[in-house]
Amino acid sequence: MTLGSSSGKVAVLGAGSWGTSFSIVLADAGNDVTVWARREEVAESINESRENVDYLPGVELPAGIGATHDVEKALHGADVVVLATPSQTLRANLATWAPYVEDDAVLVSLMKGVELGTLNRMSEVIAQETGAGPERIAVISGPNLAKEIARREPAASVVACADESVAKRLQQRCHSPAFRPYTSVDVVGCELGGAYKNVIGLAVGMAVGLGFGDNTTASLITRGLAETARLATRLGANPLTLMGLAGLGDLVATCSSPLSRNRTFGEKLGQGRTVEEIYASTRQVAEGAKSCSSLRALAASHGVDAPIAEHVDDVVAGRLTTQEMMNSFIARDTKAETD
Ligand SMILES: NC(=O)C1=CN([C@@H]2O[C@H](COP(=O)(O)OP(=O)(O)OC[C@H]3O[C@@H](n4cnc5c(N)ncnc54)[C@H](OP(=O)(O)O)[C@@H]3O)[C@@H](O)[C@H]2O)C=CC1
Ligand SMILES: O=C(CO)COP(=O)(O)O
Repeated sequence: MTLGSSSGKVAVLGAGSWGTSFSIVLADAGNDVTVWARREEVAESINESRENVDYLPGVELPAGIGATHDVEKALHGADVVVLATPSQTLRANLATWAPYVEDDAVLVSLMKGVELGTLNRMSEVIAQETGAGPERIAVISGPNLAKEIARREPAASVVACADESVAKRLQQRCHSPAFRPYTSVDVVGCELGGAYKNVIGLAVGMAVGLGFGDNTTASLITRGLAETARLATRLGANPLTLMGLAGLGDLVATCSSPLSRNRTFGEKLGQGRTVEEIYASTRQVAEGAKSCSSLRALAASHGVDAPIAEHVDDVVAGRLTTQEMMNSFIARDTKAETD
């Protein structure tokens, strides 16, 4: 099956906040979209009431979106397969789904995490589990808070694939009246920008929860970007990617917005809630709470200094309080800004 540039069938696997919101983008761009939902009642609700009541209540889904609980049905005839599950479940999901993916279909990751244990990025997990080559694996990442996208508020994003012609065709497939995608060939940079900003979002949330203001958050955002760029460029990313939508853009959106689950998770920690209480209070994923550990390990394995990932991981694991984290950031050995 060859990837078309105008329209076609797209399977979106995952009917959470972002899978559903991105389905709206795809439908608005003219695609025939089938969303796979893990729970049958979510698929039924989308088909019958045109609403995903659990994740996007009050948002009417366009006619171009259908839903199913049957993954084989979702994947049949799809030349684009969009993956929108939590990062830590992707490998197990693909083990079941891979046999039903059409030959030559392009697999697109919307996920912003790094796998625990293997320290693999999502594109690496996709390659390992499906056997797809880099020309069939893409990433879409940028400042794209799901609720704003669902309301069709204007936003830009990056479509990255090692094969630029594939990125260009995917760009056409998801260019809607409210969503402007740019192409890139820097898959590593886009993925690490997306995963790392969640960890920085947690740190910023903690600072906000402790009652600190804009100097603290701006300092964390800026040093967070430096930390992200240090690791990403060591792994081959283009530094300009980290200055772009999938780096700085997403970092700013996440760290500024009360809509961000990662920032909110951090804020609750800063207010004194426990990790267990926060997990129990929501069904939604805050990727940074897991990826802080994998990014810390990834940075350590490449000899890269990653103080924010280390401290956030220590807080999430209960080894530090949020106030101790902030004190420790300031007390670290002094150095030049550009080191
Ligand atoms: N929300 C956002 O604004 C954005 C999110 N992202 C990224 O997209 C990815 C998905 O996030 P998002 O949609 O927001 O997450 P949500 O928490 O909103 O939804 C998660 C979805 O994954 C499903 N799911 C949970 N566990 C499993 C499993 N074991 N196997 C298969 N499916 C499972 C859930 O199903 P169920 O309802 O049955 O539990 C639900 O449909 C994340 O990596 C996130 O970082 C990227 C950009 C924007
Ligand atoms: O990735 C996002 C915005 O681009 C969503 O961030 P959260 O997962 O923190 O809600």
